[in-house]
Amino acid sequence: MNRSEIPVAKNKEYIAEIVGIGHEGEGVGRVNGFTLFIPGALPGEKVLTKVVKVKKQYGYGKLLEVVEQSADRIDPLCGIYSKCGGCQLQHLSYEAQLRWKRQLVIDNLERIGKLKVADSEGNDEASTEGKQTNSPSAGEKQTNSGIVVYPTLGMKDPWRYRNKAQVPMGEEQGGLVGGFYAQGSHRIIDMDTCLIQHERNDDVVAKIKDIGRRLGVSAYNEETHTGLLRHVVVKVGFRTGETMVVLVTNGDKIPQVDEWIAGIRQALPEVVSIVQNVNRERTNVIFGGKTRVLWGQEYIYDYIGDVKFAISARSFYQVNPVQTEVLYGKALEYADLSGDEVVIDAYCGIGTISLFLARHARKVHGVEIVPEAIADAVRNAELNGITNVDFGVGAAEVVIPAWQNAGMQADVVVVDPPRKGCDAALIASILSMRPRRIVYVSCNASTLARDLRLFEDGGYRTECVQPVDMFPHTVHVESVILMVRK
Ligand SMILES: C[S@@+](CC[C@H](N)C(=O)[O-])C[C@H]1O[C@@H](n2cnc3c(N)ncnc32)[C@H](O)[C@@H]1O
Repeated sequence: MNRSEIPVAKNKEYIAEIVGIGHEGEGVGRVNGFTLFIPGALPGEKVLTKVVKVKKQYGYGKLLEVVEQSADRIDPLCGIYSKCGGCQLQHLSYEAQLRWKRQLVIDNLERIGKLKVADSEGNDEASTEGKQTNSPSAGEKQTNSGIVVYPTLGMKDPWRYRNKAQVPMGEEQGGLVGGFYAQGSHRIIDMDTCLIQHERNDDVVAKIKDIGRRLGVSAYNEETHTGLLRHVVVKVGFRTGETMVVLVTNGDKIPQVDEWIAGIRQALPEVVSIVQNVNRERTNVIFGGKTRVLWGQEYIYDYIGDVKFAISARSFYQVNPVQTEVLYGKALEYADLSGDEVVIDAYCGIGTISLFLARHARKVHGVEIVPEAIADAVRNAELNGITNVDFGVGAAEVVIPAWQNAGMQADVVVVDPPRKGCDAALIASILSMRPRRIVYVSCNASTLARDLRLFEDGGYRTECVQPVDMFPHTVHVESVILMVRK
């Protein structure tokens, strides 16, 4: 579009029709065919907007007034929703969030993957029960009319679902504050409660702030690179109740460390582990290289299904344990294991899926690029007495072809890649291995669609797609996909 053809101008006001939701949860609006991204607007609405930025193909608008309101609009529950940025969809009803997440997956499958999606939704209506009733063996998968994309499996109670808080600390006149960064800046705004966090995490952070204020602890200042406390990280085991506090400090020495420990133990008896992580770098990365236990256990423990996991200060663990069980339950169901299969779990992290599947398979081989994650995976296998798993460290696209060259065959391959999706070399290797089933766990619908196209062209049929809501009120969409050899 030439500049002269752009039908909107900066600082002018327009009525926009909202036709979709963008990657950041903003409304996607149209003004005379021109696209404006308008935070806070919802599909189906007409809004009055002021244009704040114009580019060649699109622009950005500020929401001034909702002229025609969507039936799905609700009042956000959280008082700081518009300032915080941690959630993007609280102004959309939960039912509508689930519908939107399913539709996003469908749009990507059709547009990027050039895949045909069935009109049918499978057997269920959109589920907020977390129930697993829409099994592919229960009927409507692999219809001739296309892939069945089931209604998103949501949470019965989509609040207080996170087991980990990472709170940046700052200072105001009254002392230590902790919460979130004001939008567009690194100024820290104090926060008492985060409605997607476990209540325990709010309580721990509040009490740590109290103790810090009492002891006169300084907060880290990014600009001057001075001050001590950078972040407070809290992890809670939903099943066990065990809680870990990690104090991330700009320096080795914590003055009055014994008072710190005594204060935390007295105020928070459920804390079983107090850890210090030292980060002296000028960086946005939360953790530094050095970690030591100040008091108590090195790990807290939690369960996914009947598998027990040891969680250290630095180890990765899914943040929504309730929905993780739903997600992995689907992966297990789609893997359709009888106990005799060899399974490969590519991108296995700390081995969560591998261990979840191992009790139902003959052998599971996990591969992951981060050596520390594999050390956790090995430890967790031992913790559970699971002996039919082994783990390889390295890039899946290198390790799996090497396994294959050494004669390994898999009946089922599970992939759970990062947002960029599977490496093409890995897909080629899986295709030549010809497993009976491939189960794809995806956190990015667009790279998923790209990869499914390659699997389809390589001889696999996508049977069904199950979106699972791991992160209510945010724009993140997770899905589990079953592919079978044609
Ligand atoms: C979405 S996570 C999945 C983790 C695990 N399956 C789980 O559910 O906790 C993706 C994992 O892939 C790992 N990873 C990234 N690139 C990789 C590669 N080329 N080969 C193997 N693992 C990789 C990351 O370190 C991360 O642990």
